[in-house]
Amino acid sequence: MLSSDFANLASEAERMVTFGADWLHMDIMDGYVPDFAKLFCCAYFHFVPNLTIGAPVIESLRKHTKAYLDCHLMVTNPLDYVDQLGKAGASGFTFHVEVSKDNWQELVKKIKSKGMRPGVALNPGTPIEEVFPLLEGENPVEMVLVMTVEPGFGGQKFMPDMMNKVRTLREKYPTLDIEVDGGLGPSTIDAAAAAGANCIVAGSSVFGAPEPAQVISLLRTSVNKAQKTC
Ligand SMILES: O=C(CO)[C@H](O)[C@H](O)COP(=O)(O)O
Ligand SMILES: [Fe+2]
Repeated sequence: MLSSDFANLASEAERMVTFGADWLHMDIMDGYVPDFAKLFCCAYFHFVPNLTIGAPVIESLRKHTKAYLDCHLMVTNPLDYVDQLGKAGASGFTFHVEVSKDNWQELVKKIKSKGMRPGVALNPGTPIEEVFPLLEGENPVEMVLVMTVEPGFGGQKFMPDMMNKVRTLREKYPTLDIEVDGGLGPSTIDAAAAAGANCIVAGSSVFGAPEPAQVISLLRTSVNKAQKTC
């Protein structure tokens, strides 16, 4: 939904569901503070250089749609957002591993206790091995989101090298939900589907298309075909 008209979010959401989207991907970002400020006070460290929406917008949107709201938290302190987003009606809560190494267990428990589905995301520069511990044990995450662009903005170019991470994950976890996020569209979907991704985030390629329904259908067909052949 990052590529939607935010002033008409409810009708944009309805349009996408009518066009065939299974989930609505909601990018929650916390704004950016320059490097020099981080040196002086780490409390001002934010995750991405962009500011989007938060729980109040999710709450408003929830009143207009029953769709699965797949929230991608690009924030420094995801734990601070669990209560608010649970109350707001979020369905999935995906936090970044880079900022959750010390408290992911507490985070996963809390996300589940608020009725949301926990997922973990990783940036292009983060090795895939860093999410393995979150997929083991009593309280594993239920989805891994592999960033295929640097987080922060829609409309960037897909990074094909990230498909190695998807392949590694798919081999190790055959039934895991693997989401790819960034630069997905008709020209990149086959690589992602062949690597084993089954949840596809597509912003600019769908919203920018003359026939969004055709793009959504093409993405789905590619994933279904790849799943049948593996
Ligand atoms: O998390 C994101 C950016 O940080 C977005 O979900 C992602 O970039 C989707 O947009 P597009 O399909 O236009 O690349
Ligand atoms: Fe995202």
